[in-house]
Amino acid sequence: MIEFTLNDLAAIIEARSRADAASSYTKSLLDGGPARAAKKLGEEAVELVIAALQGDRDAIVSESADLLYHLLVVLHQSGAPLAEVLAELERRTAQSGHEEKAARHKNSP
Ligand SMILES: N=c1c2ncn([C@@H]3O[C@H](COP(=O)(O)OP(=O)(O)OP(=O)(O)O)[C@@H](O)[C@H]3O)c2ncn1[C@@H]1O[C@H](COP(=O)(O)O)[C@@H](O)[C@H]1O
Repeated sequence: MIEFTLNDLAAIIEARSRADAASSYTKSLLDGGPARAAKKLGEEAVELVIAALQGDRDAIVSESADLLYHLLVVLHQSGAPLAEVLAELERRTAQSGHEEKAARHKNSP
């Protein structure tokens, strides 16, 4: 079985950033500038929230895919590679979310 990962999708987005906007949704989104891509990301997030509130499992899967795709477009556009996000997530595995939050509150004035 071929395992498809977010790294594969990020590589597709990178390749499509050099495509013709007429043939590539990714390129047309990137050409729209950071505000358009960020707005689409926000829209997809809201659509996922609605699906989650409705408990619509199929919509949750579909909207999650839309959200992840648009997140990767925004990361590409921002010059913030997926590898850095994954490294940050990996760093966080060293402690629980409760511990991280407690440490943040202890250090804040
Ligand atoms: N995974 C995706 C993907 N997920 C969602 N979308 C697009 O994201 C858009 C979602 O926007 P909406 O649901 O709001 O629909 P819409 O009203 O048509 O969107 P807008 O006109 O408002 O932008 C749709 O046009 C979807 O086709 C995606 N477009 C591309 N990909 C991947 O990117 C690859 C390259 O695509 P192109 O750049 O188009 O060649 C594809 O082969 C896929 O692997």
